[in-house]
Amino acid sequence: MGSAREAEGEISPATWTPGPIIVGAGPSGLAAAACLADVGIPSTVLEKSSCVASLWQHRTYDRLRLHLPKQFCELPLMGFPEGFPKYPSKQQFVSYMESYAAAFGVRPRFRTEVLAAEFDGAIGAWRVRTRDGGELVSRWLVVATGENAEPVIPEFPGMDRFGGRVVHTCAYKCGADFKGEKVLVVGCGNSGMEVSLDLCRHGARPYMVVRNTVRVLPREMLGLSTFGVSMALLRWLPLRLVDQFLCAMAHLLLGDTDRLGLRRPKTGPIELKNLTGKTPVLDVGALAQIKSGNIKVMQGLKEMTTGGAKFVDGTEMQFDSIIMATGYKSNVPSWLKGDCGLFTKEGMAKDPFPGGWKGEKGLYCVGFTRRGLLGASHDALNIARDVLLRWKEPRHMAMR
Ligand SMILES: NC(=O)C1=CN([C@@H]2O[C@H](COP(=O)(O)OP(=O)(O)OC[C@H]3O[C@@H](n4cnc5c(N)ncnc54)[C@H](OP(=O)(O)O)[C@@H]3O)[C@@H](O)[C@H]2O)C=CC1
Ligand SMILES: O=C(O)C(=O)Cc1c[nH]c2ccccc12
Repeated sequence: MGSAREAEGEISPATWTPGPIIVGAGPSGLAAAACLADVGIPSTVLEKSSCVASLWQHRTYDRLRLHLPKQFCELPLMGFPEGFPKYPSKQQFVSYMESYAAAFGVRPRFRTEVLAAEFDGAIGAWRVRTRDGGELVSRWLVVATGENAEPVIPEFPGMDRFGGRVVHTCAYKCGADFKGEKVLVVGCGNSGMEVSLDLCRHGARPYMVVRNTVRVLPREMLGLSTFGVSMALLRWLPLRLVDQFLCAMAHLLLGDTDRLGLRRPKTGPIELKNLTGKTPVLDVGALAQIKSGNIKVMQGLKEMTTGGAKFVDGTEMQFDSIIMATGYKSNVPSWLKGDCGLFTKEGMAKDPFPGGWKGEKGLYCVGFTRRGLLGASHDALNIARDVLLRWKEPRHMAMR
């Protein structure tokens, strides 16, 4: 259709969409669309993959569970179904996403990848070009592609020489695929820790690279979630004091992690999260496996060899596979054109945002607040409120 016309040298006309264009049908995009629908505003959700919450569906491992209690991960206007456990599984979370979209009549346009979105000052609106050759135009653009859109795969010397498998955690499903293998896990964030634990449980032998400091907290303290306790304390106490409390409790419940090769940062967990975006590791069992020697901690990785890896301390070791638990990044810089002042050059939302969570020119972002799904809910409600206020504003338009 579009491409045939282009082949004839014809430019396909832009389609005006009355409501906001939302890029991404993950939890944040769905939340924004639902909040808009709730105040009677239509929206167009564009999604590159063929399903909602595609990262949850296709780029996570089988055993994944939320590690924050469900009340902190609910989307606005419709909570988790009755009977879900405190820490819902991946399958439960995905089914919640599907029923959430259905409940608000959100029907994303799947297989529609946004190649470029740019504000056109002449018409006072956003032009959004998609891979299928289409162009949509709207007064509002909502960026909901998230902080984890693409895997980060660093280059190591000798990487192409290594004869075994190299997989990023986004393609890791289950430790059974590595049964009996000696596996190097590069990175010790929540992914590195949980994948190492999963490998252990399936009879693989994980070696986890820890190049830096890492803050490990227990998932719960005396039956209460560490996250919930932190949020509650922050209402009454200064951040530094809450951080001190968390560090003391972690020490009490987990012991001295430095002795295990997990050196603790000087900065407290919440302050570090606010300063750098680095999330504390919530321990779901990996620490016990490190203590018992089933997960080995390795210092920095220097290079890969044909059969394994060399480390900064000079040791060399054979490995069957290498798993990159090296994190994720935003893809906003690849498609959002022009400096709109809302994002850093890495595509993360500036903190604090200029003028709060909303940008100029009808540009919004949802779920980039470093506060997980809790932040996304807040953003989505605010976006709907703001668009509603401006919905009837007259605007001079000169569509071509
Ligand atoms: N159950 C759950 O709810 C889970 C939630 N998550 C969440 O998903 C998000 C992503 O987590 P994750 O995938 O762990 O990513 P992170 O960015 O949190 O961690 C990446 C890790 O890789 C290390 N790393 C990066 N580059 C290199 C390198 N060149 N050499 C050695 N190490 C390197 C980092 O070390 P350094 O610190 O030195 O840079 C860090 O330890 C987080 O928000 C996390 O909380 C993840 C898993 C499970
Ligand atoms: O997992 C996430 O996304 C988090 O943000 C976890 C987190 C942020 N700050 C905290 C303080 C105490 C415990 C968990 C967290």
